[in-house]
Amino acid sequence: KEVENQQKLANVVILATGGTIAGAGASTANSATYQAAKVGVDKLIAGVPELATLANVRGEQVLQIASESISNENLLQLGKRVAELAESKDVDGIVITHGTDTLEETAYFLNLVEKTDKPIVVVGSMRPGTAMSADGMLNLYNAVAVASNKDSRGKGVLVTMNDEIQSGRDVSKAVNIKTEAFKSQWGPLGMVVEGKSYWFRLPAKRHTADSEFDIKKISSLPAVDIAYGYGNVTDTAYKSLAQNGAKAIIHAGTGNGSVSSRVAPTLQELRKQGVQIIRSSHVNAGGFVLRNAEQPDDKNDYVVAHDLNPQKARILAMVALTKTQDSKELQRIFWEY
Ligand SMILES: NC(=O)C[C@H](N)C(=O)O
Repeated sequence: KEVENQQKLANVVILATGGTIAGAGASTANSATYQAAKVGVDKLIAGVPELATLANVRGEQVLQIASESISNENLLQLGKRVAELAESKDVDGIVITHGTDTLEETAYFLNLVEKTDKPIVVVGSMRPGTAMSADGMLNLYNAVAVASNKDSRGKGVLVTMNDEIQSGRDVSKAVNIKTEAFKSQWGPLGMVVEGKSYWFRLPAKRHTADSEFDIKKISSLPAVDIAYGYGNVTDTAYKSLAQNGAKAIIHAGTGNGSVSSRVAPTLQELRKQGVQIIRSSHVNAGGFVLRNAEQPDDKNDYVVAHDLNPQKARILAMVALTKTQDSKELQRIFWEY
């Protein structure tokens, strides 16, 4: 009977990368002060025995770092391992445990480059497993539930935090400390409660199997950096980033990705030198940047990031630049993904 049950269950691989979900604090009262990336994947899995009722689960330790330290090389390494597993007929779904600081970047990266319909779920926690009311156990349980469910196929890379199923494209860490840290300006796709998924909407943008990008064809990512807009801003950061080799600069602008008169001439000059200028917005609840608003994008040959926040715009720009250097193509890609 047990063998029969195992055969019926989906096979889910948990790829661990570190973060607070693998964190440990000095006492149970340390919910916000602790060290991330301390606990190995086997211990994480052993900590939630109920996973065995959802799927045949096995773990792999891909990285063991706090996610603020993730590099482009780490992204490529993880992305390539996900692709190998997704191609295996013994794997039905993949869960990635990850720090929450850059979880939205990794989830969006995988959403762009993994050519598969199999569920890929990225999950983290806001409190270490050693804390009272730790959220990692339930988040991980929910992630495995979603990854083992056939209904999750073809919906792009997903994120399960705080009982919500979010699109990896849209979701962003909106607050810290609180367990309801992750939000999307377009709302969650669904809920996962006691291991059961409830879907309400689907992603409209191109992703995974329908993407023109393929991790297997990407061997390196170009330098793309972000500079912040604010009152009394100078052009120092923009110039310095370009001098240090940035192929594109994400302008994390105020409002509609607007550009200060102190910075505008420098951006025009950098564009003439070949640096792509991508205007995004750093407004808190989600930007919506349109072309040729206060900035003449057609004349200056800029790209706009539309609703992508600056850190997600950086991910898409890096991936897109592996295929094209043409600003019109880049803009098409920013509308479609
Ligand atoms: N909650 C967390 O996971 C935060 C941690 N700094 C990380 O991103 O690894």
